[in-house]
Amino acid sequence: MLSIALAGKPNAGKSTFYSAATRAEVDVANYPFTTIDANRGVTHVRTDCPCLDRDERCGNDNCHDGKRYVPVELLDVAGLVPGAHEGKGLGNQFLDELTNADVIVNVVDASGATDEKGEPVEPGSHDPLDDVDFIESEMDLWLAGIVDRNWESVERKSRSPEFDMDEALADMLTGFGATQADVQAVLRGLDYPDDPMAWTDEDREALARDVRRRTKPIVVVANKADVASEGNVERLLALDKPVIPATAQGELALRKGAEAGAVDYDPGDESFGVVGEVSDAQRELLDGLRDTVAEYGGTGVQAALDYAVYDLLDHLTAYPVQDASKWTDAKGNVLPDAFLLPRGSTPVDLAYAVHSDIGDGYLHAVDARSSREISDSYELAEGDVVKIVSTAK
Ligand SMILES: Nc1nc2c(ncn2[C@@H]2O[C@H](COP(=O)(O)OP(=O)(O)OP(=O)(O)O)[C@@H](O)[C@H]2O)c(=O)[nH]1
Repeated sequence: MLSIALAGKPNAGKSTFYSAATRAEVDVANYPFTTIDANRGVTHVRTDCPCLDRDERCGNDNCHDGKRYVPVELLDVAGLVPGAHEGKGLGNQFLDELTNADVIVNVVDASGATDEKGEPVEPGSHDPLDDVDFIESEMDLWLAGIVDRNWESVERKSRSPEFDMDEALADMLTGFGATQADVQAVLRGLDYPDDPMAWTDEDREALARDVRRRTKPIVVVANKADVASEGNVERLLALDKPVIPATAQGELALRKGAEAGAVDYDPGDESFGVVGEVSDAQRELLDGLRDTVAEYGGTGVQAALDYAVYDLLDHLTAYPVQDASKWTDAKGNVLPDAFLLPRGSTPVDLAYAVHSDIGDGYLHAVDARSSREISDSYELAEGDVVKIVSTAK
């Protein structure tokens, strides 16, 4: 399962984001590890369900009237402070937890009411733009430290006649989620000495920075947009990087309200309605939230998760079925499964994602929309419904 990590300074709103995003308001019963431990859970990205192309909704637990929620893992990493890569505030341990993530959501407190350590300050007196850069540089410096510590082994390997720089660096960085292809792509963009002995600290830092950018892309969440000081959100949006204004607290309130039947809202909706009994205090909160939601086209929580997976990681959703005309599995469930795959994936990749042990049992695939056989090299598109024909029972 793809893994998204929340990073940010203390008090930025990571836990609120996590708790809003991982509530079991859509059925996650198929995934017994919903909460593996305190900071690892399952959330969902939202896409259009292929059942929208049919007369009837599919009725899948993860489909709300054509809004399909596809599970991904969410990690809530404890707050990072400047100097984390040197171990400040248990920073090394927390940075280490980011290793397992495919993509990072950097939760920034756009209110400007907490300093870089997350301590409350006069609202507007701290510039949230500083927090964007420090998380990135802590991650870069931390990886540079790992590269430094392991450099001797690269130097040792370089004495062998079979030495291959790509391979040696990929070996060192595989724990960080870097493949040999990643290392090759990064090295292509760098000017570096062939002999590892001749690498300078700057060479290693550049390597770490580019590998980090490639393997841990970041979307910034400008959280607490509901109480952000004048101009903060706009200045964050003007940065040359993806930034999504959000209110994690608002999302939490809406999901709780929806669970209680008081609010008509599905995660990622651009608006909400009050449909049940709410107290005066709740009504006031929801009225306040309405402005923020209207201004930013939603609470931003679902938007950030979707952006991380569909844009930054460039994934698509494919739906394997056994019956190509009814779009069902053997038990008659319509569109039972949704798989997230990197763009460029083929029906063969989908077959492996569904049956890791398929081996050479794959025969061919059928596009369930057209009922036509598709070639093994066909590049899947978002929302494809595919029947895999294999020798497997
Ligand atoms: N106004 C407003 N407050 C928020 C929002 N999100 C979180 N908060 C508040 O900000 C404070 C910190 O939120 P947390 O979710 O605990 O922050 P954290 O980043 O997990 O903090 P650490 O656990 O210390 O790393 C809490 O009082 C939240 O209620 C938001 O969108 N708007």
